[in-house]
Amino acid sequence: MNNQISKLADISGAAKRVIAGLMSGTSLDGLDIALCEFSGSGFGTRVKLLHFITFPYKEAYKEQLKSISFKKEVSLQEVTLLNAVIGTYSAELILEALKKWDFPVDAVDLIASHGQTIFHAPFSFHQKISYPDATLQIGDGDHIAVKTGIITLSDFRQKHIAAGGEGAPLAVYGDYLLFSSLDENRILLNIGGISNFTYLPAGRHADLVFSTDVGPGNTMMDQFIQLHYPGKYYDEDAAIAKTGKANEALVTALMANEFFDDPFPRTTGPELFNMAYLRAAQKASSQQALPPEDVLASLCEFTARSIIGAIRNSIQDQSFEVYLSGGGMHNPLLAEKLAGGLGLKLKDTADLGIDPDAKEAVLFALLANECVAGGDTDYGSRQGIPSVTMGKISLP
Ligand SMILES: Nc1ncnc2c1ncn2[C@@H]1O[C@H](COP(=O)(O)OP(=O)(O)OP(=O)(O)O)[C@@H](O)[C@H]1O
Ligand SMILES: CC(=O)N[C@H]1[C@@H]2OC[C@@H](O2)[C@@H](O)[C@@H]1O[C@H](C)C(=O)O
Repeated sequence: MNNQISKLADISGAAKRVIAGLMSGTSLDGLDIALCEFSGSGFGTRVKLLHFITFPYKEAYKEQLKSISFKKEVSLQEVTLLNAVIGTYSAELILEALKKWDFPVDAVDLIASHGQTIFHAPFSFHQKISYPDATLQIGDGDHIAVKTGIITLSDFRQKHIAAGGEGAPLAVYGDYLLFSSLDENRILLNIGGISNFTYLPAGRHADLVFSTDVGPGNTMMDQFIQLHYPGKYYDEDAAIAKTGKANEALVTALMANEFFDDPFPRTTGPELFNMAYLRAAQKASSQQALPPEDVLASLCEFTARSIIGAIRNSIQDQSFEVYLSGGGMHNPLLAEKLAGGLGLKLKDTADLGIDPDAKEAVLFALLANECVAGGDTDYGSRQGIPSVTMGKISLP
């Protein structure tokens, strides 16, 4: 037997596995690395977050990523080069993190790397008859495996599409296994570049669980800041938005898109929610001359309103708790609007034992754990949650 295959079999059969989960999302702001210790699989999964770090990307790297992300036309040469660069850079950052934590490289069993989404094109977005849902993440896993010497799982989203999903949100698998409760209805709301939530009704009934993207999280606020406030990447603590006033006509125009009428589950990205989308809404509402702080306050209101509407429409006449994660939970204006609109005191995933900033990286580590050592959970018959394991395996 190939040594690496036999090592993989040993990892699969071991009582515990150390898995490094890597996530870099649509905000293009940095790489999250969550070093996790797993035992068991399925509902028997136990995870301990050993270490967590975010490596913020340097300005030049962000610009390189931006140049090929979420646009219909980009340089194919740059995409090809960055596929290798992102893989290599991810490997370097893992090694740097392990060194910082004084954690031996050979004590890590697996790496689970999400890669960088550069284009997400569900049918609802591309509308090309006879073409499937499609998505593309780059940052090749072979580069990570060879440069770290650690077996690497990557490119998780393709199999989800092959099995009938849209390639996202994949958080539902880990949310269901780790956070579903027998007696509390839960919403796990992640506010990254894009916001998405998983509904976990009490009782763990697989057929009732679902997960969906909602619309923009931070992405439009971030893009607006980067365009109008040189040197800033996001509106820290909503300092600018707080000085503005949301414009009702603009918010109404922003909400007027058929995406918001599509049934759940639905997925999206900055391919739709971008500055062209804002310009169109400003034109439709004749609000092209608003001061920037009012536009920002309107974008914050838009994000809040789309999240509140989506949650209210899908969960009626039931009490539930909301557990936040993702960078948007640190935006105090957004958090205040959400709590007010939902009439709830919002919790976060720390209340369930997982650092909310690390949650997505932990969930990709969990997908690798399921691929290697689990795989027998029935996720029910809801569209968008095929009962498959995901991740392509790269041997060093
Ligand atoms: N203190 C803060 N004040 C306001 N906004 C904040 C703060 N901290 C983080 N954010 C927002 O969170 C964003 C980063 O969020 P996160 O890292 O969860 O996104 P992501 O993982 O890239 O997104 P996605 O889940 O869509 O892929 C920042 O770009 C910023 O908009
Ligand atoms: C295609 C893609 O990368 N989608 C991301 C993005 O960021 C948030 C939202 O849109 C979500 O659908 C997904 O990520 C999370 C981790 C998921 O799959 O659950």
